[in-house]
Amino acid sequence: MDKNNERECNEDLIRERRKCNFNIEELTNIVDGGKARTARRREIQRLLINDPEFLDEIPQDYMSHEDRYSNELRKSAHLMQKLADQESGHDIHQDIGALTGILKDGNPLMVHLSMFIPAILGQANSEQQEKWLGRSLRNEIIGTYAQTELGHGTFVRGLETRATYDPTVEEFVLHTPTITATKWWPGGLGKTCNYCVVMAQLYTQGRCYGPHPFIVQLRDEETHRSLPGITLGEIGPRLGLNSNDNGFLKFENHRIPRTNMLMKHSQVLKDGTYVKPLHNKLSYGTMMLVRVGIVGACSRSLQYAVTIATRYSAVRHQSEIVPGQPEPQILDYQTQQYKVIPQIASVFALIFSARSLSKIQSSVTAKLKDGNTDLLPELHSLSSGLKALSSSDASWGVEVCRLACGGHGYLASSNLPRTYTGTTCAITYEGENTVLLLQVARYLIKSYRSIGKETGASSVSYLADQTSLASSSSSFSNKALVQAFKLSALSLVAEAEARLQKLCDMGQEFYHAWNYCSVLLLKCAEAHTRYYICEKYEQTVDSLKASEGVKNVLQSLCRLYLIYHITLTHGDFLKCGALTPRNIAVLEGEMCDLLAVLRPQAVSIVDAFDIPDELLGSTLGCWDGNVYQRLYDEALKSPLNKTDVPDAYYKYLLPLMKSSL
Ligand SMILES: CCCCCCCC/C=C\CCCCCCCCCCCCC/C=C/C(=O)SCCNC(=O)CCNC(=O)[C@H](O)C(C)(C)COP(=O)(O)OP(=O)(O)OC[C@H]1O[C@@H](n2cnc3c(N)ncnc32)[C@H](O)[C@@H]1OP(=O)(O)O
Ligand SMILES: Cc1cc2nc3c(=O)[nH]c(=O)nc-3n(C[C@H](O)[C@H](O)[C@H](O)COP(=O)(O)OP(=O)(O)OC[C@H]3O[C@@H](n4cnc5c(N)ncnc54)[C@H](O)[C@@H]3O)c2cc1C
Repeated sequence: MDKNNERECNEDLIRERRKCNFNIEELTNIVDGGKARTARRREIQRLLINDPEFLDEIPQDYMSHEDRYSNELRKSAHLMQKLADQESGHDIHQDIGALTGILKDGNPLMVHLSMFIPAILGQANSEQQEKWLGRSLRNEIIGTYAQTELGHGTFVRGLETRATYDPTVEEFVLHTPTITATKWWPGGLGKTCNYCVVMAQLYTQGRCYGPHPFIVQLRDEETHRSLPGITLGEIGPRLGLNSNDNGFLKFENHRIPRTNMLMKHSQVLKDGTYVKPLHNKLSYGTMMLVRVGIVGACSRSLQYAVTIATRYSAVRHQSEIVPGQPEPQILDYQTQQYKVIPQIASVFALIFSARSLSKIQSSVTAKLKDGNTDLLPELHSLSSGLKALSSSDASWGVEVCRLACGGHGYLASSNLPRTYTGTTCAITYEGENTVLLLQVARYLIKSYRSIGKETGASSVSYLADQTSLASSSSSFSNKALVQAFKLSALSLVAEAEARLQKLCDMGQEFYHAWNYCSVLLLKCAEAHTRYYICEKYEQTVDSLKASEGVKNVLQSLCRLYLIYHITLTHGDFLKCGALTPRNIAVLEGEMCDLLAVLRPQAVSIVDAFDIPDELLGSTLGCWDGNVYQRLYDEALKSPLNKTDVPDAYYKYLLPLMKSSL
């Protein structure tokens, strides 16, 4: 689609784009993280879009379960080949955003890239990396990350798969003792992978040392048949991601060499002596890494959904605002603006906090190299909180965008259903959200109780600021609103701690008191993480060196985000006195003003996300707004439309209709 050719474009969209009062390319660069990143993303996307190998012969929704898998594996393999053929400087971590949309509905190599390789990098010592890293980067071996079992996902300490060390032959014996110990879920495990990283309970010298990672060959490298002692399969259809082969795995006393235990952090020596790690949660490092990545991935899903919903809302006309006047664009309804525009604001919130988290991760990783694990709990808490809020915000945001598109949003061809199923899975995987938020709460309560002791953990330093509890601000600057979030979080933590203490003082064991307060604890964790996101949003926009137009748009979006979230949880702000009922009423009014200010810019802002039509894959969201023709053309692809009268009519309907004669 030639974006300069207005003649091919829907007139409403032309008018919307003429209202733009900021530099779109500049905003695109901010979204990508710099001009060079924009250029690189576009280069990769051009490479993919212009390659016919990525086209589906028929829409995926009409394919059988096997064909979906096979078609996506074909494209994934082609993509890997293509990326490998690129000249130097290729870094998949930087480029993952560029790949969004090319592979649809999960892909069988995703966990190889996002977890198996990172697990080798983060958990294997240098000799082990020498043996497996190059081979996996070159895709000579394909792996997955097999942790979850039928009986346990969340409670990693409860895993049942055993790795028992046998010093006589220097081997580990991997065994699945019960049905509930069957590995269940790992992406690509069913049919694609020939290796995997298995998390299993380590037994040596008669003692259990908890879950540890082991690299295990699953299939023969020549025939791809599963090895003796190993049972593998696929777990069947899911809500979404059905092009992947999420699998199951059982071991029957399967032996692997001692050196297949990933030994960067802890070791088992030849004689079976266990050498413990610097920190006993270092073996959870792969999960932490992916949680950080998920925040950015969620912002991209939301970019797709808001692009579709905003463009469609500009093209769609329905009902009337002024009686008797032409039907307005649905984007003119304030309620529609309230659905769509806060989701646009949310995209930037997620982008900026993902960047901040990624920086913290890099500095913690650097410190770990020097043996310093002090900031690991801080990273665990932040990555858990942000993974949880980003996945739930994005999932809800995508769903709101689907609802904003009315009936057409329910069509597969809108690409909103698939965007939703591909996002909501992140609420569950890589740590179920409630569970992760309770980990954040644990950290908050612990930090609150150790006020006065220097921990160096900056995300919780505000908990020591008791004086702010007494003071509510009368100013409404963005900074002042962020302070209100801080006050609300601090007050919830103080309340939860006091409630916990009271129950303990009354004689309850701490763990029962904890469970009894866990709804409130969840709120603490959410409020704390929301405060973090709001603070990063405000600081990033405030310090941004940008043209006036771009800065104004981002200031308005940031302000909308702050006020939107205050109105959603206003009870917490009232309860702690951070805001008065009058303040809330004023802010609610201002939110409506902001919707009106941002409304004329909405299409241009989503244009700045710069998602090519071929990747957006939506009848409703295309650049040219030619929605109705596309919907009709897609409907014609239904196999039921190949004949006027389907066979099923003769088989079932005709006999029924004639039976009463
Ligand atoms: C062709 C393909 C193209 C694709 C391109 C892809 C390219 C990718 C490139 C790069 C990768 C980057 C990443 C990008 C990602 C973006 C996309 C994402 C797609 C990913 C696909 C994912 C598929 C899904 C995989 C999975 O789901 S794997 C399984 C995940 N499972 C879990 O997360 C389990 C959750 N449970 C736990 O983590 C733990 O059990 C627990 C809940 C934390 C509790 O642990 P426990 O040991 O019981 O601890 P406690 O007793 O509660 O606490 C003790 C103590 O420890 C602290 N703690 C806990 N965890 C940690 C930690 N990780 N670090 C530090 N500290 C920790 C805890 O706070 C306690 O501390 P205190 O005692 O001090 O309070
Ligand atoms: C699409 C998808 C892909 C996946 N890919 C992989 C993979 O590649 N590798 C892999 O190993 N795993 C994978 N998983 C598994 C995933 O990691 C687990 O499903 C996840 O960790 C949740 O565990 P669970 O299913 O046991 O849920 P459960 O823990 O049984 O959760 C059920 C309910 O119990 C609640 N609950 C559990 N514990 C607590 C608690 N302590 N406090 C309060 N409430 C609690 C939860 O909040 C939830 O409401 C995948 C899952 C999905 C959906």
